[in-house]
Amino acid sequence: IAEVKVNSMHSLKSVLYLDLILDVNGVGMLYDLLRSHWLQALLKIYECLQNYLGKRPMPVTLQARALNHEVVELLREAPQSGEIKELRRLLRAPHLRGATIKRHEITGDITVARVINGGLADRSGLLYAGDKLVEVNGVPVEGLEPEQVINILALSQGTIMFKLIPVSDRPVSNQTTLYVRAMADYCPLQDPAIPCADAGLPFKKGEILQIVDQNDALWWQARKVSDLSACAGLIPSNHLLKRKQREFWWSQPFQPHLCLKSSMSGFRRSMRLCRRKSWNNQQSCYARCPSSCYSALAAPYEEVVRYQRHPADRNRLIVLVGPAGVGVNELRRRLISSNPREFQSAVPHTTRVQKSYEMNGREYHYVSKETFENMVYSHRMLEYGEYKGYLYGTSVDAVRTVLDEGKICVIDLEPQGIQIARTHELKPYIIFIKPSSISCMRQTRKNARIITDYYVNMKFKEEDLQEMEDSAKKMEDQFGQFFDQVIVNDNLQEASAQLLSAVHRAQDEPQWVPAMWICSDTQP
Ligand SMILES: Nc1ncnc2c1ncn2[C@@H]1O[C@H](COP(=O)(O)OP(=O)(O)OP(=O)(O)O)[C@@H](O)[C@H]1O
Repeated sequence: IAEVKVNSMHSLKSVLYLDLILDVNGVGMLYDLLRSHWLQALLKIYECLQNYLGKRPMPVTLQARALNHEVVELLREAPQSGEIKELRRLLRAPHLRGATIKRHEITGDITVARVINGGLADRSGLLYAGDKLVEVNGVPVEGLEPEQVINILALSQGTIMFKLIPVSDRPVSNQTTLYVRAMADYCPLQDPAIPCADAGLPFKKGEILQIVDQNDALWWQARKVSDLSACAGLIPSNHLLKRKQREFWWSQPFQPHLCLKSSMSGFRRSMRLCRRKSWNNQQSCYARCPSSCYSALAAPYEEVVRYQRHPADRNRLIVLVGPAGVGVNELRRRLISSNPREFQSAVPHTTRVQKSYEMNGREYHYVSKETFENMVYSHRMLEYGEYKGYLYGTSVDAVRTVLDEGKICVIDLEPQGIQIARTHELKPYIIFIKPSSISCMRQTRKNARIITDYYVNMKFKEEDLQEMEDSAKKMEDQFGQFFDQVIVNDNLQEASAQLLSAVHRAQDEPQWVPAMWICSDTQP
């Protein structure tokens, strides 16, 4: 394969494609072979290596790191045999990630700053944080900068010999493993403060991390639960990440309309319109939804535990979130009508007058303005708003009524309401309904109808689809850390089936939930 020139492969494929159309014998098999992921990956790796050899880059480490990263990504597409898995593991944890070193400001000594949990140095049991480095492969390191020592290591091949003076008090490990949900994104390559970007662990909000070392007040060691076989990487400690978030937040220009424009959702039209009106009238982030916008400044990690609902326990509340028109109500309606004895919505409260054909507790709970406001002040409303002078809202009591009947309560909320619903009692499972691409929606939403501020049952226009996409992106950016599940609503039948199985999974399978919901009976 190494002899094959990549460019000529591409032209060969084009020729074969023509032959394939003409149905020449055996060409189909060859065409499929050349199109296969593993061969493509192999060729790309070969191309990378040629490029790398041609450039003979300096310094070697940076280029090697980029190549390493590229190859790991390519191997992701290759068939997952045992060897490929091992190769990916090794490439993601090369020997340089086994430990980090630092230079003592006064003495100039090079010492081991930390040993990376699960890395080669750790597994060898020979290196400890605080050990003083004297020689690497026979080269004295006295007077050198850490980068120079790293270059010696990078250029070394085979066995690496360290001469070192062990730290006098080798630390006894008494770490307890902690699991957290990342509430913010982190990219070590964009963090100038990280002691060693190579050893950093990038993560996205919502990912669950296993924290294995908190010895350093600033830099912890962690791995992702989705890949516990990988060696640990450095992440900013709770305290440090909070400081970074705060600095970043203050450095941003003031944006009074940063909040999401609200959508309507809920089965009753007034309730939907009231939400839209209420949220569209928002003046600024600070005035109306500090909980959501300031959440970036709240704890950057949330401690989580694995929770499996006991069959005798109440069901978990199911919350659907999504941009206006994405199909939250359609999916909710389909789910409930698939088995009304199992699923039910919460009946909203309103201050408007009951109509002759309505029944208290069926369409709405009809209450006085005073009662409604009391419910708001005593935090018994998950969300509420005003429409044509009347108040509308979904209460915790209404949700509790459904749960007490042993049913699964399915509601939809504005994302701003997620944090209010996240309580020990309701243990909500949050499902984000995401729009498919605009080109797909053009096809699937041909006969669909939306409710806008001024019209009911309007056909979707191009700008509605664009707004849906923009709004979904903003929701994911601001609230993605709270989503337990994301369902793309492309094909309605498929999305409904996915919703049904997600709802059952939430009730019957172990899930990561905030530790606070489980460890304390008194916490919210
Ligand atoms: N996957 C889909 N394919 C085709 N049509 C869909 C799909 N999902 C939803 N629809 C249709 O799109 C329209 C809007 O859906 P729905 O009323 O559920 O939106 P929503 O998310 O609840 O937003 P809003 O609260 O603003 O109405 C409805 O006509 C619905 O039947």
